[in-house]
Amino acid sequence: MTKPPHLPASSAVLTAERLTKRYGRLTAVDDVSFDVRPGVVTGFLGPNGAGKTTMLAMLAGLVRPTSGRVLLGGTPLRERSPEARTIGTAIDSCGAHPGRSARQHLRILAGFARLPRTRVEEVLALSGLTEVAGRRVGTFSLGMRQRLGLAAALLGDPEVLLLDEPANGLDPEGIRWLRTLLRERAERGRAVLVSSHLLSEAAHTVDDIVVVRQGRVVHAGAIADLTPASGVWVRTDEPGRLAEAVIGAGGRITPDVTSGRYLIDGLDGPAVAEVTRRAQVDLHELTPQSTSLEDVFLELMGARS
Ligand SMILES: Nc1ncnc2c1ncn2[C@@H]1O[C@H](COP(=O)(O)OP(=O)(O)OP(=O)(O)O)[C@@H](O)[C@H]1O
Repeated sequence: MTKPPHLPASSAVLTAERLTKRYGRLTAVDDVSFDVRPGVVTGFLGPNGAGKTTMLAMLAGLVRPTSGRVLLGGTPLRERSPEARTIGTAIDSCGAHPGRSARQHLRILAGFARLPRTRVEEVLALSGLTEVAGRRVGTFSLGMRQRLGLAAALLGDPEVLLLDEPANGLDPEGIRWLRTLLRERAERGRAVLVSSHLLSEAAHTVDDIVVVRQGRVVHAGAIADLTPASGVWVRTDEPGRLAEAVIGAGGRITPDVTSGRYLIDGLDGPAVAEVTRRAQVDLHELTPQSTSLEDVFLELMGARS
């Protein structure tokens, strides 16, 4: 596994330190701190308008924070202007002139970044655009533009890749390709930060997540720790004996006044069935709680509070 240059293996490659961005009275990003680590795909998640694009633009050095700072390999970004080998960014549209071909666009960018033309052909191949490289960008579909934006971001084989909603406009095959590409970069020790408004999509790709809502971080950690609840709903006319049996078996029980049911956690469905059978508690219903990862996400978003 190739580690990116300049960095010890475990340190953060990019750090958001108390970043805030205000546009007049609107606070788009509000005191946000987190690390982007090498060898890891980090998902930056939140609904529309949560401040994801603004945050990525500050991390890329494209938007100046109102307060706070960005550290790149421990050094404030302002003092170390990012170049193509350090940070690769795909934010909003691919930014290419519609009259230019994809190849021409990438050659111009490679020229600015003093990268060899051979690299243009490499990123065209990596992005699955070789066959359409001579076509005018104005004729490209949204998915092809996304691929071109990604090709541009990859030009310098950067230590950090910052991508804003890269799956938008991609078909299922394109999404699979994107996942593989991001995973491979992480395996090569690069850092990837990718924004999305869909946890279900990101869940297949990312290791860590930072969830934002109205400009603030509401959750940060490993995606593996964001496990959906796994309780069991039951209905009975013998709540006292049910509680005794459940607690005796190491479970917890919570009444739901609205539905008249009881939520048991700490025991799975078969265990609840067994415990209540032994205690001779009659159940009128036994339903596993159906909470998906997306439900957990919606809860974090406050949509289900
Ligand atoms: N240049 C700007 N001037 C004024 N307000 C802005 C500017 N850029 C963003 N905003 C506002 O900041 C807030 C956050 O926007 P941002 O685009 O960062 O969110 P987002 O999470 O990327 O949303 P989306 O998924 O819809 O792109 C929004 O209310 C937006 O209108």
